[in-house]
Amino acid sequence: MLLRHGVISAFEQLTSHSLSSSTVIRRQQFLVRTLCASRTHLPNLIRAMSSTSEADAESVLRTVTPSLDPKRHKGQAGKIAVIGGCREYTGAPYFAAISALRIGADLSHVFCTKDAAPVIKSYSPELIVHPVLEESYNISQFTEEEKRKVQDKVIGEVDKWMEIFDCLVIGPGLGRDPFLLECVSKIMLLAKKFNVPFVVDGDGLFLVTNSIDLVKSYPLAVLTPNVIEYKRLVQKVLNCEVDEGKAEDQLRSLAKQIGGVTILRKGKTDLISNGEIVKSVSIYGSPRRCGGQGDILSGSVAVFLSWAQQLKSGPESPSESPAILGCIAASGLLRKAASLAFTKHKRSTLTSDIIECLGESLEDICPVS
Ligand SMILES: NC(=O)C1=CN([C@@H]2O[C@H](COP(=O)(O)OP(=O)(O)OC[C@H]3O[C@@H](n4cnc5c(N)ncnc54)[C@H](O)[C@@H]3O)[C@@H](O)[C@H]2O)[C@@H](O)CC1
Ligand SMILES: Nc1ncnc2c1ncn2[C@@H]1O[C@H](COP(=O)(O)OP(=O)(O)OP(=O)(O)O)[C@@H](O)[C@H]1O
Ligand SMILES: [Mg+2]
Repeated sequence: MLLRHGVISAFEQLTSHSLSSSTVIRRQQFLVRTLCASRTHLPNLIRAMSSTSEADAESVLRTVTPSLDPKRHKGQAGKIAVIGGCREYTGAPYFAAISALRIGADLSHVFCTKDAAPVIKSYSPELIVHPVLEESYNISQFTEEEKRKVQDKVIGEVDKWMEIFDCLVIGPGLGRDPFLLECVSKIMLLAKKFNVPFVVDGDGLFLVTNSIDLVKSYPLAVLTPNVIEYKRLVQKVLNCEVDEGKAEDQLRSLAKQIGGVTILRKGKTDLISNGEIVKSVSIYGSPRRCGGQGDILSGSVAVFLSWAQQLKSGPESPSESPAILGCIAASGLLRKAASLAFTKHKRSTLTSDIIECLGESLEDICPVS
């Protein structure tokens, strides 16, 4: 009986996905053949057969992008904050923050170190830059008590603003200074206290991989690891190596093990899971692998997640979570913008060229009426 239900449910899952009929038939034949060969491995088989479905990223983009209603006031289309930017890296937080504005957010803040702030401000007058983070080298002579006071001051500066943010992006160009990362741990706790969603990327993932409890079971956390960051997460959390043969199942297990956070695994195909479903986005894309594309993505996830959250309270609330929708929309848009930029600039395509194409790409999918 159980066996029959399992088979029926596997067939139902197969046919519910938007696969071509020949693919469905091939998979059904495979299912029957494998069932006959070994009846004892049914649960594994069903899991393997319920393969990842390609998300309809353009449709998600149309669903979550709000109309430009003259009745809406400044801030309603999103207030984003990037926590990142240090002596070494000023580009990454800039890319994330400016991408948020280019997609349509109203306000974009950056909380960075004192050294990075004037540089980031000079890139753009559009960004609101807070020079509040401290690195160890500035306080090396301080006593423990003085260091604690500095930390309290940093947290106080962020606390003043936290309530207004729709989403944070934690990590682009943050660096790995231990004192700074300790402050950022506290900023994550603060965000959770105010129920502010956050996207963790770059060095934020370095922090989280070593302190998983910072994000564990927080449903509003999104992790956006690249190849190396994903490898470190898998090793730490699942205690094994990345297995490309079981990419979807492994991603699902990882997200589940971290208490149902949403993970966007970046790569040739982007894979997204919250421990339950797995979606892929493989449309468009570019062969150029210039640094900074992940930063565009993290800023974009923040905006689309905020927009998707607004839908939650409306009459047509989508069934998928805002985090999943935000990841699908951001991945689809970045890949389209990267493809467009590559058409124009070929081998010389830079991250700033892709940012230039964000507006045109979104307009193409979801025109302003
Ligand atoms: N202009 C900027 O300021 C930029 C700063 N960035 C920041 O730089 C910091 C470090 O980020 P990284 O991503 O370099 O750190 P990681 O420690 O994650 O990556 C380290 C190494 O992995 C390699 N790598 C990347 N993708 C790979 C792949 N598919 N296969 C094999 N090796 C691969 C890279 O070449 C790099 O040497 C972060 O804070 C990040 O946000 C980056 O976002 C890029 C742009
Ligand atoms: N091999 C690939 N082929 C095509 N597209 C890719 C490939 N790898 C990544 N991408 C696209 O680029 C986006 C950014 O991923 P990437 O791996 O470059 O992030 P990252 O290393 O964190 O970038 P950053 O330099 O900003 O830190 C992904 O969402 C994906 O859509
Ligand atoms: Mg990155």
